[in-house]
Amino acid sequence: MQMGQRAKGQLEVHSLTIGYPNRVICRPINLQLARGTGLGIIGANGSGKSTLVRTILGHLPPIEGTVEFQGLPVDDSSAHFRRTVAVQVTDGAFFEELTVREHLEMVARGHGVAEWGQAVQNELDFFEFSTVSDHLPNELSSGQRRKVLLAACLIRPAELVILDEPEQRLDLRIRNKLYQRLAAIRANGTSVFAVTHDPLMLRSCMEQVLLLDEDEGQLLDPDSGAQWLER
Ligand SMILES: Nc1ncnc2c1ncn2[C@@H]1O[C@H](COP(=O)(O)OP(=O)(O)OP(=O)(O)O)[C@@H](O)[C@H]1O
Repeated sequence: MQMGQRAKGQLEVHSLTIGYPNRVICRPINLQLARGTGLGIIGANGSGKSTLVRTILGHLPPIEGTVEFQGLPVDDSSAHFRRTVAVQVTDGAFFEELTVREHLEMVARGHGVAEWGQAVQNELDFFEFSTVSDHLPNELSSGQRRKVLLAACLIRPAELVILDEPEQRLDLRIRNKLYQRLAAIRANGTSVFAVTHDPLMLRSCMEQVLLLDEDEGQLLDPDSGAQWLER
């Protein structure tokens, strides 16, 4: 191990208070995400899950506390962060003139995937795009658009994958496939950080759960987290 490299790995959040100017949303949050672990973020609507994601990505400054990725303050403009962290972007991020296949080719080639043609075909098969692979975004259903965003996130190499409600608009069969894949990704050493409202996701592919509740963060095991969602 090199000097300065953390044994614990990926993401470390210490005494973090999240929120907006003059508005505290949640405190305090402490967590460590070691390599290959999966953390699910749960909480009621408005509890601060997306605010936490924005803070962890460095898009929103912490009110207090720190967020470090691999031992350094998060900085999503750094080449290292962009190379090693895959983020499921939001629905507005499509190039309207690129087909499903072209979107995936662009991401794979941009991230230096060696066998990019095969990698694209693998994603088209996994997400069952056979009839729409040459369609433009405005020719897709909302679930198909969601699958393109997920495929674009998963086609590239990453040490940390960040997902915000990936289950949205996916049918149960695809959700099951996705969660099995996330478990396999974890087994290969990639960490997964995901906001979710889906108990199945917690039980299928997460190791711990952070519940944002009543102005504080509380760590739970996946089954307790799933039961909270099902209450
Ligand atoms: N730009 C902003 N300025 C001030 N307050 C904001 C801003 N964006 C969101 N909020 C508030 O922060 C709180 C947390 O919002 P956030 O989007 O993080 O919740 P969430 O847990 O992701 O909710 P959901 O489950 O509905 O997606 C909400 O009360 C919301 O009104």
